[in-house]
Amino acid sequence: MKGLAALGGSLALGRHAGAVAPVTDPTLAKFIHGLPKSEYHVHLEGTLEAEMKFALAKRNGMNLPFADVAAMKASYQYHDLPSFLAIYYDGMKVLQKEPDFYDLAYAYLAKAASQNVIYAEMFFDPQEHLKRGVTMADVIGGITRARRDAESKLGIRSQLILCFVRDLSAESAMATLDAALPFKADLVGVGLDSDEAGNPPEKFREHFAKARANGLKVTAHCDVDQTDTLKNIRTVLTDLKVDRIDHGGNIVQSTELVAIAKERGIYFTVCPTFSGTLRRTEKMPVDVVRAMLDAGLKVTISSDDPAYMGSEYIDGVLIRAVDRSRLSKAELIAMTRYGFEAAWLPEADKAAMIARLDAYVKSA
Ligand code: HPA
Ligand SMILES: [Zn+2]
Repeated sequence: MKGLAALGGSLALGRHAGAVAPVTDPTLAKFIHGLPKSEYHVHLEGTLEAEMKFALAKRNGMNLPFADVAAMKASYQYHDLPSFLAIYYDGMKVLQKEPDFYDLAYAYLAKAASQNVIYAEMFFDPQEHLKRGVTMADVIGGITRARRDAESKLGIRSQLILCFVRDLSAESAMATLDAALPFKADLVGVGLDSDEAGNPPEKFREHFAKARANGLKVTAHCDVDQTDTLKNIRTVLTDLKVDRIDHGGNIVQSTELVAIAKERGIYFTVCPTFSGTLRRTEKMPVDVVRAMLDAGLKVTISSDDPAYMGSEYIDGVLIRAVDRSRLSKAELIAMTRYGFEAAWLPEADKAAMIARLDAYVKSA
């Protein structure tokens, strides 16, 4: 059991393997900070910092089994997706009422805005909250109120993606979609997260079709090194025809699937902290971002579940990615541009954000 240490361990392994350059220079770090950025793969519940967990528990009259923030953070020990998910789902139980969801979303948006994220599409896992008796109106209502406030006060624009928790039943996912559709104006899409083992994407065929019929976009997690990973990537690409893929790093093991993704112009939301290295079927670890860029794929970078990953938000994730994936400045800029192209927004809005990026690059 290594948890965060395991992530540190995998990063260190990359370093020892000679895969990374020395620590990024401060000028580049400053450039990264100033870049107008977007983020597409961030789970709001994964931004629930230990400090906020204590505050919400107090507000909701709950006792947490940790003496303090340090003890709670020390308990974030995981070594794979299921062991991470157990901690992540347990942690979100403090989210009970509309203001809790407001505080969660506003805190993430404020943090992102402070690092010059100008646009974010954020995941949330309503099934986990409905299970505890929270209403969809409180979940979506709190987040939406925070999105509006953050846009007007901080200038960060955002949209919301409802994730189906894929290891819960198909019926539960459909009931959740039905409960969310009255709020569809506050959603931009649906996604698929949680444990992929035994929960292939086709389990959600009808859910995706219904979401699309209601004007929503569709994306799906294809976490790295999962059982049947290439089969599942093929299904989402060629059968379910998702609009985007979250993670998806194993695609580099199939030239055929890479060609299909390029032909379809698919954008990938990669989170180097969690899914940055292929190991299971490789003799040597493969750096996902490097391999995907070398294959000509459209990679964007996100922070995933920063509260459980050393509280590293997008600036830190990008700085680390430069080092571990040997990114040139041109590649960094290209990925930032992909980030705006990938937005589920009208073309004119994307063009305006790309113009902001171009102006910054010119002036920096
Ligand atoms: O990266 C992830 N993968 C699958 N499920 C998740 N739930 C939160 N983060 C993740
Ligand atoms: Zn994720």
